[in-house]
Amino acid sequence: MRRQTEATKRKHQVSSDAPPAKRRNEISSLSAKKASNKETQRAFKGSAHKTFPPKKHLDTIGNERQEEKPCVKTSSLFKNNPEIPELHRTVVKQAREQVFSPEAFQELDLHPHLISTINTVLKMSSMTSVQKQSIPVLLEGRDALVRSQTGSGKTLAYCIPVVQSLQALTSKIQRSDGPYALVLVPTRELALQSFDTVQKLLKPFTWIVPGVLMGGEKRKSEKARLRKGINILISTPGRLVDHIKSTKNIHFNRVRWLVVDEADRILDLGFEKDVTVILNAVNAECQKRQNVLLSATLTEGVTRLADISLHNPVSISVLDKSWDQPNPKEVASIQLDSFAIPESLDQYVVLVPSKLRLVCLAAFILKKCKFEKDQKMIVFFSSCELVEFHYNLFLHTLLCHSGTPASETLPSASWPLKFLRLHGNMKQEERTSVFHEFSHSGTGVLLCTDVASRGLDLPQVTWIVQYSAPSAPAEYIHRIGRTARIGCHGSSLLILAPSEAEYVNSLASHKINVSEIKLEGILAVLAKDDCFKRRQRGAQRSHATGPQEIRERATVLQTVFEDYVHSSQRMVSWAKKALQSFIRAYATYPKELKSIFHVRSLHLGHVAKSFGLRDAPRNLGVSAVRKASFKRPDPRRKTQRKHHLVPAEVLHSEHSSGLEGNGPKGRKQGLRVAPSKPGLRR
Ligand SMILES: Nc1ncnc2c1ncn2[C@@H]1O[C@H](COP(=O)(O)OP(=O)(O)OP(=O)(O)O)[C@@H](O)[C@H]1O
Repeated sequence: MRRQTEATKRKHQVSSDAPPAKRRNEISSLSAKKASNKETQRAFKGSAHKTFPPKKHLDTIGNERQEEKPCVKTSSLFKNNPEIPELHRTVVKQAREQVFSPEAFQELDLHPHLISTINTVLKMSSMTSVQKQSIPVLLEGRDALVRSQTGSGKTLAYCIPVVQSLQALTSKIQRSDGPYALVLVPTRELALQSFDTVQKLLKPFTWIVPGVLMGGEKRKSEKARLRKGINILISTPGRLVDHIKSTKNIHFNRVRWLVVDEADRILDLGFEKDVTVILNAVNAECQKRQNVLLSATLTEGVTRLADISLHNPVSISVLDKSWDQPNPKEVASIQLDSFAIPESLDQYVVLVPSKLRLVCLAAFILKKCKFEKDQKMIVFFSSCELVEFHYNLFLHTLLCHSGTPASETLPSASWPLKFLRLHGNMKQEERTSVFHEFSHSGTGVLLCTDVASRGLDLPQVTWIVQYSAPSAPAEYIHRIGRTARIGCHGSSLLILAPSEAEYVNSLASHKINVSEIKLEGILAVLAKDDCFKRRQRGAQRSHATGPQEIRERATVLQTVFEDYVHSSQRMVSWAKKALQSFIRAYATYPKELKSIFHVRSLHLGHVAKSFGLRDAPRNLGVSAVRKASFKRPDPRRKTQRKHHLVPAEVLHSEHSSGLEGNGPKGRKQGLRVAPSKPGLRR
């Protein structure tokens, strides 16, 4: 298949159906100036954009478009695409875990009020497997590394022992004592979510005060809360460091628990500096504590990155004993690089030529969320700019495509679409409100960065779409893990370019199985959607049927996107920025994936089309892109920061996805942390 992929790449590089640059620019600037048309002339043959005399436009994109304009013919979406290779994936046996255990919480030695809170407030009776294994070990006072699949109840696996142990302290906790437990999580939304769980568990134990610190909140009010006292402190690393440096009232001398949730992410190099400061501060004051590290993708290797002073830790992994490992001893080990995926999660992949990516994503959203009932979807993008661009584009094109009110245009068996977005460049208030809105909604499409990939428990999500492949298998697992939680059913779709087909085998090498679905199957939904029916001159209907009709409708959809993007200069430059951001992200795939994802294999003209751009922007020369993929920025040369395609800026964009890390990824080195007091390495 590799040879086939190489051939595909070569073909991909040379093929182009775009018109000569000069002419292309003339056309796009003309259409950009006269943006407010009412009908677009659509044609499906020929390879260049052509202008036609103005026609009355029946399809309105947004409300801004009132005037007539020369129509622009959309270049063929279905010609000169790279061949879609046959997927010859290796079928692997995935690691499995049993979610629930038969045991009830009553069987644990917990305070009766804690048990009744679990039963009545949280409405849970039996433990999950990870809870059954972790809670007794943690109640014994042991350090632990806990790994179990996404959505298997790891939050309660640490929260219950923390609450049980703190309420049982003989000298009753005072609020002013400050933190007894420190919980580190990578994102603000996860901090809020974990705080909510702790708060519920603490209902009967009102003297123990939980609190959350996270970026984006007012520092002053956080300082005031810290001054009054917080006993179970949940924080993102960056914000805690802020307070360690600037708030005198924060002391760690009573800390008994250090919990690091999503530990592989937090102990990763992105958080290097912050974690170092936190561990130094805690180690300097704290006499004896229990450390708990949790994640669905935890390996013992992560602890080597930080001197986290684990004392004889227990490794908890709930992998099925029946899982067919070549070496059965490995089943109990937490060093495996293959992680369990919920059994009720169906994973799919679709190979889509770049030109058709946007139409494919839109058709998939329509298929699931407009024509199927009760669907809730999360779509992952690789940067904040990409989320913003697609959010705005879909909001203006897929919701109110025709000038008539939505209810009149919707086919009878369809449901209204709702789009939300979440990324690190949003104001915290908005982030929190989106998080709550999506959590409580039964339907909707959330477009987001990896800010939503870890730990978030968003109920009833039915589909996860990855519009770009993640850079590590662990991230793939966390993203898809936002669905199929706690035994529920869910599905995921990974969208790859034909040149990226090999990624499926890379996933297989981590025991991840994906089944292929065909692009035609996704586009077929357009046959149902008369919003994208082709109209010819004089409002004649097209009589195409079957595949031809679907192609026509896909082209109409693409034209709707292109018309919107070219409706103003501002939109065009926004699309270009989004395209640039996509290329920057593409340039930062790790070394081991570079043979699959390399900027040189991108056909800029085709990729531009997936941003609704009729032409590849001139200032995004391939040579600049090539440089970006090879050169790391030299921090001493300020001028380099102006260069738009340096990977450092991509890392910034990942940072701004809301994950609070601020160091470059990729270097592997230990964190330099001052050891805890001699003889007290806990
Ligand atoms: N014993 C239980 N019975 C029923 N539901 C439970 C139980 N324990 C946890 N849950 C629910 O399961 C869902 C997932 O739990 P949680 O968020 O803790 O998973 P997780 O393992 O931390 O996932 P991730 O790896 O994605 O962070 C939550 O809605 C939680 O309320």
